[in-house]
Amino acid sequence: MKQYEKKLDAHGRPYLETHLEGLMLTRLPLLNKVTSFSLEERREFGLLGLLPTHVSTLDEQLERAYANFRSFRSDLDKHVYLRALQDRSEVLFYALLNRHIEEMMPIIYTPVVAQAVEQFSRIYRYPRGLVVSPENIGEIDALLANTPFPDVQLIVATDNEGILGIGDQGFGGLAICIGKLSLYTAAAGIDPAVTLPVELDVGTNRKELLDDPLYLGVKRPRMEGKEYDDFIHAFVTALKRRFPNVLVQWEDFSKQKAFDVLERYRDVLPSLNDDIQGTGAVVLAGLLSATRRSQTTLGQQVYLVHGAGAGGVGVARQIVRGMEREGMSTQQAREHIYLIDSKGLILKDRKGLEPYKLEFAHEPSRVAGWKMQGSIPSLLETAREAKVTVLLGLSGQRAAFGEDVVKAVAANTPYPVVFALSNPTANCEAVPADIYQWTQGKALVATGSPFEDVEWDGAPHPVGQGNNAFIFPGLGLGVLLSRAKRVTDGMLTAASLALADYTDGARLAQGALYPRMDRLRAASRQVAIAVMRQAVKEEVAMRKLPEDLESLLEAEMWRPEFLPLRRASGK
Ligand SMILES: NC(=O)c1ccc[n+]([C@@H]2O[C@H](COP(=O)([O-])OP(=O)(O)OC[C@H]3O[C@@H](n4cnc5c(N)ncnc54)[C@H](O)[C@@H]3O)[C@@H](O)[C@H]2O)c1
Ligand SMILES: O=C(O)C[C@H](O)C(=O)O
Ligand SMILES: [Mn+2]
Repeated sequence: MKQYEKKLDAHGRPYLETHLEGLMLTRLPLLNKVTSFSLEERREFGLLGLLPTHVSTLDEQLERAYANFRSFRSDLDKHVYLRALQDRSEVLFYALLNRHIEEMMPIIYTPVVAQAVEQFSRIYRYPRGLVVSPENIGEIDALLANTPFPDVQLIVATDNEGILGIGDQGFGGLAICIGKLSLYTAAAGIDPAVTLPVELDVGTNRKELLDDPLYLGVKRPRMEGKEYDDFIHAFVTALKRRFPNVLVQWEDFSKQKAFDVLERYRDVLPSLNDDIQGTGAVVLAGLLSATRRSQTTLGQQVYLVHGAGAGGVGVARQIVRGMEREGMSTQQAREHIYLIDSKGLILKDRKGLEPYKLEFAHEPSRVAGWKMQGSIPSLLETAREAKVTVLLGLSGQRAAFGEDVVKAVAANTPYPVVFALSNPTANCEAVPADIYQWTQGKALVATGSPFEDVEWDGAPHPVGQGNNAFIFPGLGLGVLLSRAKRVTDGMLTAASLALADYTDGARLAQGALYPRMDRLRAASRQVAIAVMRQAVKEEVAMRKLPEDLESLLEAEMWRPEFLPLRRASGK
């Protein structure tokens, strides 16, 4: 079911061919030009009389759309407006986003996307993506034959259990997949026609949702155990049959399942877990920038990771890779990292310790002699006794980093590093203004959600956004363009290094460890180039790449522009 095809004319200029006509042409977001169909197109495609008289330029449409956007008071209304625009005209949506990325990214992505997740069953409009559920998994091949476009290259899939820091959200998690894919296109120029959000609707344990008559997901408790594993397996196997080289981003799976699904299918399909690997890569980039600022090394730091789930363990693993690059052994590097979960510091003698936490569990003898109240060190006790210099928040626990903890870290080093990475904004471990106060402006700060500049010492200090959004779009672009058959750990490290390199010194001097969000597109290009080079080096690239990767990006990245329409030549 091909509704259109992108072709090149004799001069190499792109145009679209379609067999659709009349009103239908205004109903497909990838073809709809709204009021910009030319007079010739109106004649050729049966649109005469159906559109306003004036033929708008893209700029005029953007002006109208922006004024509309600004007329909404609430962030959720703005989100609904932008999503509706996306469903009406993808070109208009992405052109608007490009122009106002700093203002609009928080609306379509973190933090406002969290409200969209929670309200999903109330704000639902049009279908987007694929819904796989216990009711249709038996017909998975038929489902995959129904994708809106035949050439699916990139999927973001969620089972909705660990959405940001707001947990099990049932069907609403689909909003996250849509938001992530919007960034793939906005930041890395991936053609929206090759992307597909996937809702793995495996139930929810959230009672309010099960009791809500308007809830749109399957009304049953979450699948667990073998039933869950079989469901995911049926999905991946069918996917592999139909789209053998599709890149899959697993998003917001909870803890053990996140690790299991990633490991089980890493070698089956090119795939990544964004929360484990994307987060690891973005945090390592920020830490590299922090060490550049403090003129130290990664190996001179002591790390405390608060939260030992997908994000926390992913971050710890990637920091180890960073220290290995400095010449340390894996074991030496792990000695520098302390992981804390809801039960306190992770020690090897804990009963029922989850397998994915084991690699960072310390011997109990390590805390012998520590000053502490109970038998397991708390966050504050660990910060003090282990002489922590880098504090990383991935627990989803609002205000988990109090003044005492942050001051304890600042007592250990002239350059305390504090990353409050939990999303959305309300789940942040500590707000930047407080961290500046408590450390007298010494701290190097980053947050997962966007924050305003902090006024300190009479000057504004921008706060870098340590969000995996700086990694996954470029990583995905690099994987797709090199046709990599696997997403390797080396590619993630290459992505970290490229992002750190891209972070400019002037901004770093003001305290920001990540680029401004309006540089997201340029930063993603550098990440993509580094990933492609690494894919070649590790011999996982299935495509022979040219020397000049900049030109390759120039040629292959999708841009939001209205292309001329022509009638499909074949049937
Ligand atoms: N900035 C980013 O790019 C980014 C990326 C991934 C995750 N995150 C954030 O990290 C948070 C966790 O996400 P996740 O995917 O790792 O979730 P997860 O469910 O896999 O893990 C959460 C971890 O936090 C621990 N925890 C819960 N309560 C705690 C407490 N009181 N004290 C200490 N630890 C506690 C849990 O034991 C678990 O180990 C979320 O808020 C998410 O938004 C941010
Ligand atoms: O979605 C985000 O903003 C980042 C991350 O994937 C998260 O789960 O918090
Ligand atoms: Mn996530």
